Amino acid sequence: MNYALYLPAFISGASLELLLFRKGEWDRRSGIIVKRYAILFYVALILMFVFGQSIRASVASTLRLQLAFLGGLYSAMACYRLFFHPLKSFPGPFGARLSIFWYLKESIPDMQMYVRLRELHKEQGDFIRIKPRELSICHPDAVVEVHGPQTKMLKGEFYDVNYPQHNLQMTRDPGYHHQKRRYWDKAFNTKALKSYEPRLKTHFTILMDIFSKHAASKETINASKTFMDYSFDVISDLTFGKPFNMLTTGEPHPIIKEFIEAKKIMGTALSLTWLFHILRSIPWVEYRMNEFIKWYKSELDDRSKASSPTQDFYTHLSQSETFEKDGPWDAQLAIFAGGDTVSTTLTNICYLLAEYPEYQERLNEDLNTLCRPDEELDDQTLSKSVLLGGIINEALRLYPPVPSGGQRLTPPEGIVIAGRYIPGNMNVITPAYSIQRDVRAFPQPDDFIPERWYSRPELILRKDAFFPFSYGHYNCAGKPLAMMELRMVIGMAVRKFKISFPLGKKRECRRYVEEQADCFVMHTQPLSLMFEDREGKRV
Ligand code: HEM
Repeated sequence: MNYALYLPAFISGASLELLLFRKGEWDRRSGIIVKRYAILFYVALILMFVFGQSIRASVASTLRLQLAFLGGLYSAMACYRLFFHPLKSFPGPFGARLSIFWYLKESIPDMQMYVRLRELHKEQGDFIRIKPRELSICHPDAVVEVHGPQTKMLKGEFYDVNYPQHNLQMTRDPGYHHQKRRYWDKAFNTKALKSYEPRLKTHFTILMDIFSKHAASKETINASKTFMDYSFDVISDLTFGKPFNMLTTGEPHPIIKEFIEAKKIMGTALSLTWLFHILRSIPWVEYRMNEFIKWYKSELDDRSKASSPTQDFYTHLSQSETFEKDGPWDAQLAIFAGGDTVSTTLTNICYLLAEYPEYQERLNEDLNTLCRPDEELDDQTLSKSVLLGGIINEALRLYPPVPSGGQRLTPPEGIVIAGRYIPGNMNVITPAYSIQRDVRAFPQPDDFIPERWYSRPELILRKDAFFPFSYGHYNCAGKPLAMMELRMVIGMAVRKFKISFPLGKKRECRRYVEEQADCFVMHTQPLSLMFEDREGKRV
């Protein structure tokens, strides 16, 4: 092997980085890049062999050549990222400036980067380079400036995960998003919510019956699992016109089981979108993903044939011009955006109510003044309870179910955020967990103080720093439904039961909040709670 080939290989690698990969976005093409690179490897190997080397020598030479090529590529990449990158003047750990693997290393195995990020911001300031091309901005001003209706920011590469398919959330084209969002907004307006009420009541009743049974037998209940069963039943009922029946059977639906099992792996891959695209291009993974989508499609087909269906999401979303193409992808979005987030929040609220039982008593009294104990609660009445609103908001502030928030891309000309210029075509995140616990927005940021939302306004300095449902054009479409469910379930539960930690298990239960794992949405551990019937009734 002529050693003179190594230098051109090194230079080719470096040139590829400097002339091509340095600019633009490559993540969604990573699968194809890896495949083409593998082809090149074999072509080089065959050529060596054809030009007279033995198999062994050909493999060794090809490997050395690849090493020289990759050496050039990564040396150029490292030099550029450390010394010439537009984000070079922003602080951040050395590893984060160099490679996205730093973020991965910090995230695994506990997926608590969102907690560490808050500490990093306290140490290094409001702007931190957390990936070679990504900044985390922890400043109350950033929420409106990055997400508000006037912003010039677009969705970042993260939102290409379904590419070339789209759903409402995973599309980067603002026009396409707007076209779709109109129908989603109709599915969550006041009239639509009213029409969903009878369906929801069925699930509330089953849930309260389960709590009653546990109260009667004085057994603990795994609150996170029960709320998960409940919220996936609700969301499947509204998406397909029939529930998964997880509450009644106690068994997860196969599609949910697989989702929960894969959640941490998917969460990890999602923090490295190019890895996600490489994984997606593996034929088995591609096959599994297609099978999922086929399942969603067949469920929607069944729903479309239902003879006298009551209103549900399908009623509204099927009117959209994009439904034919995107229907199964949007149904998948509804299931996962609407199931997990609600169940985590319900569990978080019950955790906080067990930790601060005085709020249960006050809330029960408050609800009794709004509605006679023998009267059925409805959402309109519950909306009047400022205490209930305060408890829900405070739970969403301390434990936002989407703790790191969505990635946004700066416009080509750059943009000023929180008083600092950010160069164009850079990714930015506004971590909800850190911002919502920022003392500049919420004094006593780590304390659970529901009163700050109604009687102690001095404890909210920046209301715009509260954005658990995100903000602006891409905010949560399902917020009205989510808030209604939270009010109804918590209102009904507190009126009927006293919620507590099992005797002597308070410390153990703390692990539930301490170990929440960020997989874009949260992955939570079991939480054992006791539900005691307020009237001591045996059911
Ligand atoms: C407590 C409950 C919930 C919380 C905290 C929450 C939070 C969020 C957040 C932060 C986003 C923005 C994500 C991003 O920037 O990419 C979002 C988007 C979305 N959520 Fe929720 N969500 C909740 C419940 C629901 C429910 C019940 C549904 C019903 C299906 C839903 C449907 C959606 C949809 C469709 C989007 C995408 C909106 C768009 O891109 O235009 N969410 N949610």
